Amino acid sequence: MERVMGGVVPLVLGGLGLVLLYRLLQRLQQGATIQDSVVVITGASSGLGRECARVFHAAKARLVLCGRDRARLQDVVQELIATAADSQQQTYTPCMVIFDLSDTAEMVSMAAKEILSCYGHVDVLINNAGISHRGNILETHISVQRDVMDTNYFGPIALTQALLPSMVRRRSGHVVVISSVQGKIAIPYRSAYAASKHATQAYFDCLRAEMERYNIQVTVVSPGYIRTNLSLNAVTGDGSKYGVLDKTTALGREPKDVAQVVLKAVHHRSKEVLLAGPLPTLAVYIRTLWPTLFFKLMASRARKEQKSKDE
Ligand SMILES: NC(=O)C1=CN([C@@H]2O[C@H](COP(=O)(O)OP(=O)(O)OC[C@H]3O[C@@H](n4cnc5c(N)ncnc54)[C@H](OP(=O)(O)O)[C@@H]3O)[C@@H](O)[C@H]2O)C=CC1
Ligand SMILES: CCCCCCCCCCCCCCCC(=O)OCC(=O)COP(=O)(O)O
Repeated sequence: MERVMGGVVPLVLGGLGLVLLYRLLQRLQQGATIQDSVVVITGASSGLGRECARVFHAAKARLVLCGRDRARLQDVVQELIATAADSQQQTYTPCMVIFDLSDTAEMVSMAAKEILSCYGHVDVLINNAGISHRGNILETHISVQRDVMDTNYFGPIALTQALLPSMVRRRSGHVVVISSVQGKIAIPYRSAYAASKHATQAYFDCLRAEMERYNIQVTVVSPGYIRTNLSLNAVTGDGSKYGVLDKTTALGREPKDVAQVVLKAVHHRSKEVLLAGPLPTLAVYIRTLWPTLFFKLMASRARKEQKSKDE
């Protein structure tokens, strides 16, 4: 027995050592592809965008951080500079571009010019900014449907289209979009949000196919719940703020873990990432393979939610 254990222990330790070495090499290589790349992140003032800023900054990317609120974005930049100073790392000071994605396409393309003026080109565009919706269709103003579509769909596609010609000229670039599980399945009382994410999925799938010949990568990331301010900032049917931290959001994934997944997806040039637990993943498959069951499940969910609101 002792002799067997004597053979197994060094084997296990050797195996562990190899795994650790592989992980270390992977990290170093990841740094190498991201290092010096010009990475643009929208919605960098909070949540997942802020965490993406942290991980790409730590990987020594040249960041262009976008947001609506200069002061909040400035806070992020200060924090990144301080972290780099503490760890005595040589990193680039991020550039900031302030604009609202729900503005007109002309305003967004002016912002794109400002983004390009930071470093002359863009290697990676991360379309992250977004807003969610809470409300039933009967009571949701059409203006709310439009506003959510503007922020989550028309803004990001206007920005992407304005930056693409420069990527096409260079025959190089990577466009990432943070969609959602709700880009694949539509759940009740989220019509504006789910519709905007389905549109996002479709547009960026088309883009991926069209950009292949220019060596431009497209990644659609579809996460499940993440612990951010998304539900707090969601809009209701009349356009007012929902202002509630939903339990599902509070129990969601840590944004820093999701940001690491985004970094890896860029490194591996992944075309798609579905980052969800077993039930939402199963729901995505059921929607395709057994739609009538999916519709029943969603109708039951809608009934239950309405009942708890009525009580
Ligand atoms: N949290 C979750 O459970 C999930 C989130 N996602 C997606 O992740 C992305 C990031 O959201 P998350 O970090 O969770 O939520 P947050 O609310 O924390 O962050 C959203 C970011 O988007 C910005 N933003 C909102 N509207 C606009 C606008 N009109 N113009 C410019 N920027 C805007 C916000 O800026 P400001 O600070 O100025 O409001 C903020 O920086 C979204 O696309 C969301 O759909 C996907 C799946 C799950
Ligand atoms: C025969 C057995 C069938 C079992 C099927 C189970 C079906 C379960 C339904 C699961 C629905 C999951 C919805 C997940 C939604 C989600 O993760 O959304 C992410 C977001 O974008 C969150 O935004 P929100 O504003 O909604 O907080």
